[in-house]
Amino acid sequence: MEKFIIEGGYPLHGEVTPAGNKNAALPLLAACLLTQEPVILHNVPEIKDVQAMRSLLESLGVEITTLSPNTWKVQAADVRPADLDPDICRKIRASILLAGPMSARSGELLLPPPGGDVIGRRRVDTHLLALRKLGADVSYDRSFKFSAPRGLTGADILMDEASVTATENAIMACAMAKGVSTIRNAASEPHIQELCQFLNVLGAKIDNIGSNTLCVQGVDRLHGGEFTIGPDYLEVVSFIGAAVVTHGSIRIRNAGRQYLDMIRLVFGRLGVVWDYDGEDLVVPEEQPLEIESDLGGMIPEISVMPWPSFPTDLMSIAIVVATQSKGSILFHDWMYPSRMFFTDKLVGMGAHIVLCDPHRCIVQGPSQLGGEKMESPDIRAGMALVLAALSARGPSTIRNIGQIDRGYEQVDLKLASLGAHIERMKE
Ligand SMILES: CC(=O)N[C@H]1[C@@H](OP(=O)(O)OP(=O)(O)OC[C@H]2O[C@@H](n3ccc(=O)[nH]c3=O)[C@H](O)[C@@H]2O)O[C@H](CO)[C@@H](O)[C@@H]1O
Ligand SMILES: C=C(OP(=O)(O)O)C(=O)O
Repeated sequence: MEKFIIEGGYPLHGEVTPAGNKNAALPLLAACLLTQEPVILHNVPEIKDVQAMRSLLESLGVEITTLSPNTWKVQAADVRPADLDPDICRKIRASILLAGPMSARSGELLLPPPGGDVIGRRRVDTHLLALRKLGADVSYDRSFKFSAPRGLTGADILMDEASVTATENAIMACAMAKGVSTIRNAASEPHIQELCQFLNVLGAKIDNIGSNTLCVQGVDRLHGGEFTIGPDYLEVVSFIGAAVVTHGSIRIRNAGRQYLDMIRLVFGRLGVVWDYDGEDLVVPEEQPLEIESDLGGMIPEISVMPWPSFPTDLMSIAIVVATQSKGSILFHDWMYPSRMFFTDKLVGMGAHIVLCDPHRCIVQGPSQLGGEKMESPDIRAGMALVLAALSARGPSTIRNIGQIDRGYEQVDLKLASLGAHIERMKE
């Protein structure tokens, strides 16, 4: 086990480059199961979740070679529906992403339950709905058994919720099902768009990318190809947050600005601004952070929604930024029942937050935070605590940082290169 020791109060300055999007890398790696030919992936983030996905793929017979840092060659020439390690499956939510491509490619898979962030119940029902609609048999007895010995047949799939990973599973399965499929009430997050673009590079026929109705013409086979994973917008916004709460100014190179419109609008409500310089994003220094009231001086609300609205994975970061903004604001995350419990740690640091119920909290800022001893409960709350510690007076300790390493590549080294006083230590 490792921990971060952070001495707060040092403004961040300098340049940083985000890693590839974790939530794109995971489905793209799973999608490599759909072709026997080699695939070259660039900008693969070297993070724990991606390593876990790599070992699951390797146990299915996929050959993966690191060609250079962040560039992998992946070849699924021979795939076998081997037993998967339940502990690794339990580590990541994305292990469920093996179901779609393995049902299409080998017609069978025994999959122990997936895991991932412990932020509330994680449904798999929509995944099962989609794969059953395409003709797969699915049963559950401590593991999921997917079976489609005669292959999958295209269908009209109406997802019962716009689930991100279920949409990804459906897309991968439809790409090689017989005939045409439509996926309605599809999610459309940047990683889903990238998965579609990637599959099309391999020869899939997916239309209406980015919409909530995807049309997929199944093909008999996919070929190899090369693809660069886009920048992780969650990391980009985490760095924006770190810069503003320390009153610093940073440049984020190749920040993926096409994905930031709604996030910019919502962070604007907290008084956060940034500029673009080509593909770079520039956070100006000493922002006068002030919460923008709704018309008539009403207390504003930030709530999460599926894309293109405000992503749930940025809620914790936004809450920490609000503790440094003047005014009051309500946060509402209806998606996950345990996302907001970390706010008690911020209260312990001196933040003025009322947790109204598991889904809502009111933040009144600004508050001078003080250093604390804390534990990272999940990946995004963990990063949010890092931000809080960077803005606090005095030293903080954050334990259980393996949670943060699940999704952020060398976050301590990147922050230290910007002037943060952060150290990784063994427990
Ligand atoms: C590996 C990966 O990509 N993980 C992401 C993925 O998880 P994941 O795909 O597991 O998340 P889902 O989109 O399935 O759902 C998230 C939560 O919202 C609920 N829900 C979702 C849509 C909807 O229309 N109605 C509804 O109630 C679900 O029941 C669930 O509780 O998407 C989540 C939502 O953006 C992100 O937090 C995760 O980081
Ligand atoms: C919730 C997250 O991850 P996962 O779905 O992989 O648990 C996340 O990336 O914030």
